[in-house]
Amino acid sequence: MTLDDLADAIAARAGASPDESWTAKLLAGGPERCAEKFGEEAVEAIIEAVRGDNAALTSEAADVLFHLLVMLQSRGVAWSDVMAELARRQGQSGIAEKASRENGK
Ligand SMILES: N=c1c2ncn([C@@H]3O[C@H](COP(=O)(O)OP(=O)(O)OP(=O)(O)O)[C@@H](O)[C@H]3O)c2ncn1[C@@H]1O[C@H](COP(=O)(O)O)[C@@H](O)[C@H]1O
Repeated sequence: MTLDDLADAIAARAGASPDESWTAKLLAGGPERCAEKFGEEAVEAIIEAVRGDNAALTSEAADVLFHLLVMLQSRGVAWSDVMAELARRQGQSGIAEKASRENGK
């Protein structure tokens, strides 16, 4: 399973019944609900990272990635565009990238 596969699965479930699909249920709640759920999952991952429970962190990290993709779907942001942005940054130092973003403001 790749994140590309998961993004495709989420897009395919967007039109499903909210009674049958967690993805469809979340999307039916709108971008605010998707963002709220992503935030909850991120906080749960943070808690496990701080606690040092790697099994729980692994599970929460999977929830974070799934809910990130659902949030992007809710706003019509393509996963391929996020990957293209990461590719654009590849090979560039993080410090230089931050400076170029701040200069562009
Ligand atoms: N990867 C996931 C995935 N990860 C987490 N979840 C769901 O995300 C939900 C969030 O977990 P919580 O414990 O926070 O849920 P909860 O307590 O019921 O939520 P609240 O009522 O508290 O808001 C759970 O219902 C999980 O089942 C996922 N649901 C779906 N997928 C993928 O999406 C595909 C399509 O799923 P459906 O849309 O359900 O058909 C699946 O085949 C999977 O590949």
